[in-house]
Amino acid sequence: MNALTARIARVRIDGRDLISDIDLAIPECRWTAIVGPNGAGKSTLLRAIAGLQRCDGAVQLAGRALHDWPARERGRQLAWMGQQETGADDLLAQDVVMLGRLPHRPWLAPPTAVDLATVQAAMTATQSWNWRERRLGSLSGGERQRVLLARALAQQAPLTLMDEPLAHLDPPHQADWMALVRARVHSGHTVVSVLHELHLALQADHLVLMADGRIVHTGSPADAGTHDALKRVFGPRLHIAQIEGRWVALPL
Ligand SMILES: Nc1ncnc2c1ncn2[C@@H]1O[C@H](COP(=O)(O)OP(=O)(O)OP(=O)(O)O)[C@@H](O)[C@H]1O
Repeated sequence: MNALTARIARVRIDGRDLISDIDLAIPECRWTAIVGPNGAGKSTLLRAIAGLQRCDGAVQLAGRALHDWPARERGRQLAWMGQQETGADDLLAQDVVMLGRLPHRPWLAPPTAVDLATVQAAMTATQSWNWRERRLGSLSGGERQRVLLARALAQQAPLTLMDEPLAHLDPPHQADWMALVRARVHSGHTVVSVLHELHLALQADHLVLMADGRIVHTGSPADAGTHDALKRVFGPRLHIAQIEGRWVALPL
């Protein structure tokens, strides 16, 4: 079963195709990593499948056309963590995470005990509870990422899309992020992340490789065919090897 499928002929802006000929299937209850060089179209693709970017094509979320989902229902189905989000800098971190509960709350209703407990659990999981009363704009890059990750967790959607969630995170918090993703997948959620950290992307269940606005390979991170495709796209200086049973990619 697929959590999401997309057939996108193109996303065209200012007369230029940013992505084209996309045929994508996101397997359910798996972690999919989307990788590729700068400008390959990864963020454009993620925004298109989240419904945040107009595209010439069709996206199906849980078997139903994305645009047929009423907004609140779609918010309960799909959580989004974007890159360099602005607009919430004046809000307290806890209020930012509470935004993740909006699809679950009646219009203008105050947060319930369940909403408050969910927010606390999400902020505890990303170790951001301690700065719940600080404004988002006052946090460091990594602290901010962990608050935005908590917001996505608090949304409790079966599918979460994340654009460069590891940006600004130090290695221990990157490992924490992977553990969180693994736990979510284990409990039946689907995660899609755009990643630059190839060594972590190689730990995913499913890899989507993009170059020049197209998907050039999909497959298991453990497959020799995937490694060959990565070397073709990133060049022969990318060394892929196994360390303690895990695949890693190192620029040489
Ligand atoms: N709003 C826009 N208007 C015009 N061009 C855009 C716009 N957004 C993105 N692009 C261009 O589309 C291409 C793909 O951008 P995108 O951000 O999707 O790439 P990416 O693979 O996520 O890159 P990176 O790894 O650098 O974040 C790039 O050449 C970018 O300059």
